[in-house]
This record gives sequence, C-alpha cells and structure tokens, in this order.
Amino acid sequence: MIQIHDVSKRFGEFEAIKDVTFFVPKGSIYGLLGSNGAGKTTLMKMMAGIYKQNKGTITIDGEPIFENIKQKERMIFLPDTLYFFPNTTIRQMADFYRHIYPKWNEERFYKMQELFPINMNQKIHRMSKGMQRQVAFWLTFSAMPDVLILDEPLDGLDAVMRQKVKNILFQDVAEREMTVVISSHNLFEVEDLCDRIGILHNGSIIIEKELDNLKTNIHKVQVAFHGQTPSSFLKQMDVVYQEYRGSVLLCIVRGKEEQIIAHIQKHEPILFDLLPLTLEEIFIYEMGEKGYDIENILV
Ligand SMILES: Nc1ncnc2c1ncn2[C@@H]1O[C@H](COP(=O)(O)OP(=O)(O)OP(=O)(O)O)[C@@H](O)[C@H]1O
Repeated sequence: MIQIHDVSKRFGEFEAIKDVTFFVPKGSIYGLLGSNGAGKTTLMKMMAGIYKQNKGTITIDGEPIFENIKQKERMIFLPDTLYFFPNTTIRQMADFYRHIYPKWNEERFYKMQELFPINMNQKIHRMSKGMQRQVAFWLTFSAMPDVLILDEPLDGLDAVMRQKVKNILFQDVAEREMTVVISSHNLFEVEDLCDRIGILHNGSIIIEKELDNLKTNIHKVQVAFHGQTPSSFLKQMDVVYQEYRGSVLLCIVRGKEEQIIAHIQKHEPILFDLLPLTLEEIFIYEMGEKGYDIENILV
C-alpha cells in the first residue's frame, strides 16, 4: 500500500504540491488526473523517492520511500520522458535491469517477444517513440515490480499496443497484487483502468473517488408527465442538475437506482428513461458542485 499523508513540495518560493493526502491500496490501480502543471509528475517523483517532500510522509508498505533501496528494488517509475543508456540494445538494457531488480523474470522477458514485435538486438535510440515505449514496458513487466508508477504511460502507443499493455497491467494486478499509479490528462484513457481516481489542481487534490461507487450513485433521468411536473417530484430527490428539453425534463440525480426508479414510477410519468453517465459527465457535475469547471482542469 502507498500512503501519502499531508505532503507538500516547494521549488523555491513556489508550492507545487499542497497538503496532499490519499492512499493506494495494494493490488489496485489509482488514476492521478490533472491539467498541465497540476503537479502530477512532482507527486509521482516523490512517490518514487526521487524528490523529497518538504512536509508530510510518503510510505510504501509502511516504510518511507526516500533513499530506501529495499523499497526501490520492488518499484519501477516510468517517466513521461524515457531514458535508456546511450547506444544500447534491448538485450543490454535487460542485462542492467536483471542486476538491479531482484525479481527479474528471465522467462517472462523472452516470452514477451511475442507481445512486443521488436528485435532485442536492435539499438533503442534508433527506434520510434512508440517502439521505445514498448521497450520500456517490456523491461518493466519483466522486472516484476510490486509497485508501478506510470507517468503518461500510453502516450505514443497505438491502439493495439495500448490494449496489450493494459491487459498485462490487469493481469499483474489480479495475479500478483501489483499496485499501480497512473497519471493522465484524459478521463477516457483511465476510465476502464482505474479502481480509484484523484484529480489534482494547482497542487491540491480537489476530488478523490472510488470508481464503482461513483457510477452506482449518480444517474441521468429523462422524464415527462401529463401537464406540469408534479411539485413533489423534484423536491424528494437529490437533484444535481436539471433542464427542460421541450416537455422532457432531463436531470442528474444522486441515489440508489431502485429508489430513484420507485420514486419516478410513483408519479406516473408518460415517458421515463434512466441512463448511465460517462465518467466525464460524472466529474462535470461533481466538480461543478465544488465550483470548478472540468474543461479547465482536465484535457
Ligand atoms: N524542478 C522544478 N523546479 C521548479 N519548478 C518545477 C520543477 N518541477 C516542476 N515544477 C513546477 O511545478 C508545477 C507542477 O509541475 P509538474 O511537472 O508536476 O506538473 P504535471 O501535472 O506533471 O504537468 P504535465 O501534465 O504538463 O506533465 C509546475 O508549475 C512546474 O513548473
């Protein structure tokens, strides 16, 4: 488990991370979202023990990560700008990783040639950006980390490769209880990946949610009645947003699906639909309530 408690980070006078607290349970995938400059990379570098926080604590399985070799041997941080030793091949990088990471799995490394169709004797610096990212994942998955921190991980990968990488991530989380943190600007990208999401804005976490709860607790309702909407109808529901489209009332409502349906049916509508919300819609309403405009904060 990764625990971040009351963490702040300054660069000179500038406070890039402010009083951030959250935790990532073992065997889960956490999505860290936010616009350019929100503080995602800074926070991840602290989680990886590269930067030291000015305030607060960051622990992995109860131990502070900074200057902790034992913990770093079981974690990999994949930055948004990849680094490989100059003029090396995949095989040579694998030789290096094998010495650094005690859980390096040689069999897996060779087996993954089927997934990443690149010659392992090729020089990495001559490869395309997407191929270099494939190499980074190939080495990372072969090192069998317990904790994986990924900064904008899917940038540059084509759709097929994205799916392959996501599948291995899911497999490692399910089978080995790997703990993953992924940063992104894009809700769509992380929607099907993450168990929990935190949105960073100007260095602070402004919203933090479990995705399952999020989706089961908010609904889009379209409803129409003979004549006017009964006055008791809206009053007795937790309505986040409402608008009329002609005679159809569209509203976003919090609460349990069965209770909402029962309440609506009691009022005998002539038309009624309960629709799911996309993750982006959920955040638009969640953040609107807190006075933020999601378009200024994500993508
Ligand atoms: N080494 C540094 N020295 C001074 N300021 C820094 C340093 N690193 C980051 N910052 C500042 O901290 C803030 C957060 O930067 P960070 O790279 O963490 O954002 P980010 O959310 O990862 O952005 P992006 O999505 O663009 O990668 C920015 O204002 C940035 O200018």
